[in-house]
Parts: sequence; structure tokens; C-alpha cells
Amino acid sequence: MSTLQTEHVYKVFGRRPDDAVRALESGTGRDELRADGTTAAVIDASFDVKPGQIFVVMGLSGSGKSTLLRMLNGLLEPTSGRILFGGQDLTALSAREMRRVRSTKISMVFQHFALFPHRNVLENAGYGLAVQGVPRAERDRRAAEALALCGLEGWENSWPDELSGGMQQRVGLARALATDADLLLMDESFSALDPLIRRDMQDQLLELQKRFKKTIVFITHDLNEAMRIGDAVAVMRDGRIVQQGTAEDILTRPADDYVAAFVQDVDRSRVLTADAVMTSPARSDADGCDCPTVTADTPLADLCAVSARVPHAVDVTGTDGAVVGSVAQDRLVAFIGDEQRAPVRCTEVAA
Ligand SMILES: Nc1ncnc2c1ncn2[C@@H]1O[C@H](COP(=O)(O)OP(=O)(O)OP(=O)(O)O)[C@@H](O)[C@H]1O
Repeated sequence: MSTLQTEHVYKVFGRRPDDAVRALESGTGRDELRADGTTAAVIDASFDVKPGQIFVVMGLSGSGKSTLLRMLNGLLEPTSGRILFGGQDLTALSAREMRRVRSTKISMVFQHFALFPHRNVLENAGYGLAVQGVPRAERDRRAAEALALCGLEGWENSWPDELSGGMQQRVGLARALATDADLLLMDESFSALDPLIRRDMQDQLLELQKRFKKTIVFITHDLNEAMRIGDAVAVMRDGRIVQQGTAEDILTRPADDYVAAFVQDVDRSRVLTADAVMTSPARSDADGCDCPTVTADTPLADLCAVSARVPHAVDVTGTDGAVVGSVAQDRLVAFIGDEQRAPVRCTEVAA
């Protein structure tokens, strides 16, 4: 299992890109360069993604997400900076070596499924293995296993156009899992799906990730999706990562006005958990009562439902059942509401 690291990565399109990087390093603005016909698509991107982590890159159109992803899978060469995966410097590899790394260690899941219409579901799921030269029998076995994990057992002999959009994307996910690649790059993978199916896919990814602990970079422009699935989230603006941290960090401590405006509409009751709002030590006013409690990872929406039924602050318990903190109802309401909106009543959220 390998860590992905990027160190001061730049990508500049246009004439004299190296000069442009030096100019950016010494403080020249992106707009100044653009006046000269040069686009700084990614500027000084540094981050680490550990095995088992989902690192979400989020930003508006044109902020540099796809360019960053294309550098991670070796389709674009950085103008400057290094990309390391499992300690291996991908930016130092020859095109041939990079192709090998791409076919064995990296899997992509695209927005538009990218299934072959004239191959059945099993063949589509086994495509990455075919590229690796894995013999037919083993390929089919591993592809069938991956399909089953993605909830598509029994669909092996169907054609892609017989499947719904959500099912087609499951085939895409199965294809990525079948290869055993450690690094999964997901480019707006769920963006074309209906909201409910999209949520299902997010849940499925989180479930699979618990088991496989891949190193995942997930690109999205959807803030709620980022907050829901990201262990770490990077917000990009005009080529730069303007903030990276947990969803809670970004929601509760936005780095600047841009991030604050960006996160204004997120449904905090589903993103934040008891951990973010509890105070410790635990309250002292109800020793020994039998009221329901929550754990640190309980979403605020569920915490509100409990809070509405409890006449005092809700206790938060650790894995051993001991009380580690508590959440008073007024604190909960203060967190879920904000200056821009009327405070939400816990009972409304619970409903
Ligand atoms: N091959 C290229 N040549 C010149 N400019 C490019 C090239 N590829 C991307 N750009 C520019 O780089 C900037 C970042 O584009 P990029 O596609 O990475 O953003 P994005 O955040 O992925 O946007 P979207 O969500 O719309 O795909 C944009 O200004 C884009 O026009």
C-alpha cells in the first residue's frame, strides 16, 4: 500500500512555461501571465494521500482539477515539481515505464463510464486486466469477483446498454477494483448520476474503501459530495489549492472569504459529526441516567434526533462505552444554523 505525494507541482500551458513558473514563484499573478497568453493551470500543489484515504479535490470549472489529475496518472508532465507514489518518482519515469505503472498501479474511473458497447459486462470489468496481459480464465474470475463486490452478480453477460447509469458506473468501479491497482483516480465519477443513485454510489465507495484501503484521489465540483466522502479535501481556485484539511476544518475554519462563501450552503447536519461539537469533559448534571447517547462519529442530523428526546445535553461515548464528552442542544443549534440563515430547530432537522 502506497502513499501518493505531490511536491510543489506546477503545470503551465503556453510559451516558455519554465519562465512562467519562476515568475509565479517570485510573486507574479496568474492574471498577469494570462495577458501574455500563458495559462497557469496548476500552481504549487503539494499534498500527501495515505493508503485508505479518499482525498477530494474540489473547485469550480477551470480551477485546475483535471489538469492535476492528468499529471497524477502521467498523461501530462508537470512543468515543475515531483509526484511520488510509494516512494517512486513518477515524474522521472520514461514514457514506457509510466505506461507500465499506469496499467498496473493506477486505475481511473471516469464520469461517462467509458464502457465498450460491444463487450459484455464481464469483459468490460476485466478490461484493465486484459491490458495487463492477464490470461482469460483468471481475468474472468477476478472480474466476476469485482462485479459481485459492486452488486452486479448475475449481470456478467449483459450488454452495457441494458444497464442503468448507476449500474454502468458500478461496472466502471468494478473494472478499477479488478486490477488490484493501489491508486484510484476518480474524475467526477458520480456527477452524471441522479442524486439518489449518486448517494448510493458514494455509500458503496465508502464501504468498499473500508475493505480495500486504496489511495484515492476523487475530483468533484460538488461540495456536498466532497464533504461526504473526503477524509481530506483540497479546495482549488485559479490553479492553487487554497485550503486543505478535513471536511470539518473547511466548514468550521474556512481559510478565506472564498472558501467561506463556497461552503455556505453545505448541509452541515449531515457532514459534521458529534465530534465537531461536543465539549469535554462530560457534563456533570445527570450521573447514571438511562437516556440515549451517541458516538463521536454520529452525524449531527442523528444527534439532533436524540437531542430532541433528551431533556439535557447528550452524552458522547467512546468505543469502550465510557462518556468522552457531551453536546448541549443550544450548541447543536448554533452549529447547524449560521448568520445567514435562521437557526434550525433540532426537531425540524430530525424530521
Ligand atoms: N491543453 C491545454 N492548453 C491550454 N490551456 C489548458 C489546457 N488544459 C487546460 N487548460 C486551462 O487550464 C485551466 C484549468 O483547466 P482544468 O480543465 O484543469 O480545470 P477543471 O477545474 O478541471 O475544470 P472543469 O471542471 O471544467 O473540467 C483552464 O483555464 C483551462 O482553460
